[in-house]
Amino acid sequence: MVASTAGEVAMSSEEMVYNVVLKQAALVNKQPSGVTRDLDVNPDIALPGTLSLLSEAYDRCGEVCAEYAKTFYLGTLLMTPERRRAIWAIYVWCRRTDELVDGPNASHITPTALDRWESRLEDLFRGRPFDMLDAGLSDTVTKFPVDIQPFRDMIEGMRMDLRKSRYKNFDELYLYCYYVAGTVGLMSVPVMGIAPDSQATTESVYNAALALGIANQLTNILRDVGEDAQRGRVYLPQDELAQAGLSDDDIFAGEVTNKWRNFMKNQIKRARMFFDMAENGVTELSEASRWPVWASLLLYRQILDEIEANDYNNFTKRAYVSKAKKIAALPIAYAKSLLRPSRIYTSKA
Ligand SMILES: CC(C)=CCC/C(C)=C/CC/C(C)=C/CC/C(C)=C/[C@@H]1[C@@H](COP(=O)(O)OP(=O)(O)O)[C@]1(C)CC/C=C(\C)CC/C=C(\C)CCC=C(C)C
Ligand SMILES: Nc1ncnc2c1ncn2[C@@H]1O[C@H](COP(=O)(O)OP(=O)(O)OP(=O)(O)O)[C@@H](O)[C@H]1O
Ligand SMILES: [Mn+2]
Repeated sequence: MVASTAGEVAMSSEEMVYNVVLKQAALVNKQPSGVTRDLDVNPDIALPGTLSLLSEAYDRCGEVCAEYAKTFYLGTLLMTPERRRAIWAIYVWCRRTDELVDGPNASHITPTALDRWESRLEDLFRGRPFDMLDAGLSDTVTKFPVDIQPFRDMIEGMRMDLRKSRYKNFDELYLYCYYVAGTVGLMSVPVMGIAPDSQATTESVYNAALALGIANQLTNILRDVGEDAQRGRVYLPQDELAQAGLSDDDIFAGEVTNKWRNFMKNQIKRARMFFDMAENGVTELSEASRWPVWASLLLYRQILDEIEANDYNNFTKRAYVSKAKKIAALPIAYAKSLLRPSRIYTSKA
């Protein structure tokens, strides 16, 4: 809790987001079939003609996913067919949401357009999808205990991107990272499922999923400092920049100084802490979901190593994980995915 100048006690972003995590975990725990401990997928309702349309919708989601993120697409191929296509549908919705503010038409996007996107979201959750790609997600949310809240929150993140280009402190940045990336973790867990033999609490798994989203987004921000500055955006916490003796002008100048290197070292350290927090949760996921998530974690975390290898020049050099390194990470991810969920051992006195 943070006491404001007016005397009232305000909640920190971390506390606010934790409340969302608790709510999401409780909603999933309430499911009658105990779905998080391995999923019973609701069967398709067999209406002639509908099934082939639906599988076409999912195929389209798979194609979009393969086009935008090849390695990730490969990872999903290891999941069960129902989970794989559900993750594709979620991916496509997230990608389309991000494209609204980041894509080629971004300069025409208004808060009203985001409101319309949100009503489309409400409609697809009510079983009235607007187009084929929405139809995939509309089906997914009837089969898995996916809640609308993280989707709404991602749109809120896009609204934030429209109205804000500076972040006063890490608390503000944390909230942004939750909206645009932590939400992805909360959307994905109900599909990926928690291993039936996991003894972890549902909220601890959701917390780890949230941490992976935050870690990915912090890494994305550190990788794209130069690119974002060209669009007039600085996602780095202003108070931490000032403490390091830096300002926006240093970022626009783009010179790698010792002050910048030291600042970056601390930012990288924090992103790694979030990856560490996520690690314990991956082991608790259902078996076939662990490999793609480990792959994603190891690959994205390596971007931080590449920033270091570039001597912290994230102004003009894009940190990039080579194909060879990506391929090398996959068997490591596989080996890690063989680790079984944690057991609670009772020690004998
Ligand atoms: C298996 C797996 C990784 C599943 C998640 C798949 C999924 C639904 C991804 C959606 C990603 C997306 C398009 C989000 C929109 C907002 C956005 C662009 C966020 C940034 C992603 C990076 O994308 P990219 O490198 O292409 O960035 P550019 O647009 O090019 O700048 C983010 C950095 C965030 C992505 C966040 C995740 C993938 C969350 C991962 C967490 C989980 C899957 C939970 C795992 C569970 C446990 C228990 C650890
Ligand atoms: N193996 C993977 N499993 C799960 N997620 C992944 C995997 N690889 C990448 N991702 C995720 O997919 C998104 C896109 O990744 P990235 O930008 O590296 O493109 P890519 O398509 O994987 O690369 P390439 O096209 O060179 O194979 C990121 O959000 C990243 O976290
Ligand atoms: Mn983006």
